Amino acid sequence: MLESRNLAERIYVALDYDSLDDALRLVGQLGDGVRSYKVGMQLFYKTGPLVLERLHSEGCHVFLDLKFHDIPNTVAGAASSATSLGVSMINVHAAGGFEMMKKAKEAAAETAQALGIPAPLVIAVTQLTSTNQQMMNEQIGIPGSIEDAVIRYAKLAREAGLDGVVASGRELRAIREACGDQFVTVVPGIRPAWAAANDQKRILTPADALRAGAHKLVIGRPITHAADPREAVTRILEEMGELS
Ligand SMILES: O=c1ccn([C@@H]2O[C@H](COP(=O)(O)O)[C@@H](O)[C@H]2O)c(=O)[nH]1
Repeated sequence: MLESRNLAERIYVALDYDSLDDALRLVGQLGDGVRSYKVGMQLFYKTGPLVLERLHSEGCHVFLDLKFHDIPNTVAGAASSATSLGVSMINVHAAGGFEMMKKAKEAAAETAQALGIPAPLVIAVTQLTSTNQQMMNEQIGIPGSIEDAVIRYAKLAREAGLDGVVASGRELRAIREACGDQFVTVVPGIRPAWAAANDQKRILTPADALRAGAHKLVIGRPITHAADPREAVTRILEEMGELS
């Protein structure tokens, strides 16, 4: 049976704020209950590396979610710079292709080695969880099923040497079949039954995502917009614990 502490380690809380004070207030409120945070574009572009320094000084793990997507040389440089900030995980868009992903992974490993720090996991975003079938086919112009597209991206990421993917909980079984159990799956679009879906289209409850084999869950608004964020975490952990 997984202890609650271990379950908490499987959650990255998304700090989608535009102020360092707001982000750190939430971290303070959640206390030891949560030690892993995702810093995305909104907060990082406002605070720069300062937010990472503050989270690291609190002993937190950070997933720096900047979703690099550019030519291979540029993304390799970005991956190297992000690695030098000491984060645990970074990501790129799988749609950037094989060479871009391979160079990102290599750059992260080389920089980490040169600095004598642990290399971050480098993972690939497959199809955003805010996309549904119709949007992918008709707006973005990718034919076929979302699951097929996600599996194509996941296989390409694995061939490029990446550590895993970001995907919705709905594709996890197929990803495991295609890429194996060790290929890390990081799952946003997590919505407990009591939370609003907001702009997310491919959602799963925390318990269902774990049941489908998610390694890590990314949860933002169900916690950050809750009247009592700490209570929201407790409810989520209880739901997850009912599985074990
Ligand atoms: O496909 C993706 C990739 C990344 N995200 C990010 O996860 C969080 C989810 O926040 P919620 O408030 O729980 O919806 C957010 O920071 C996204 O940038 C994603 O949702 N889907």
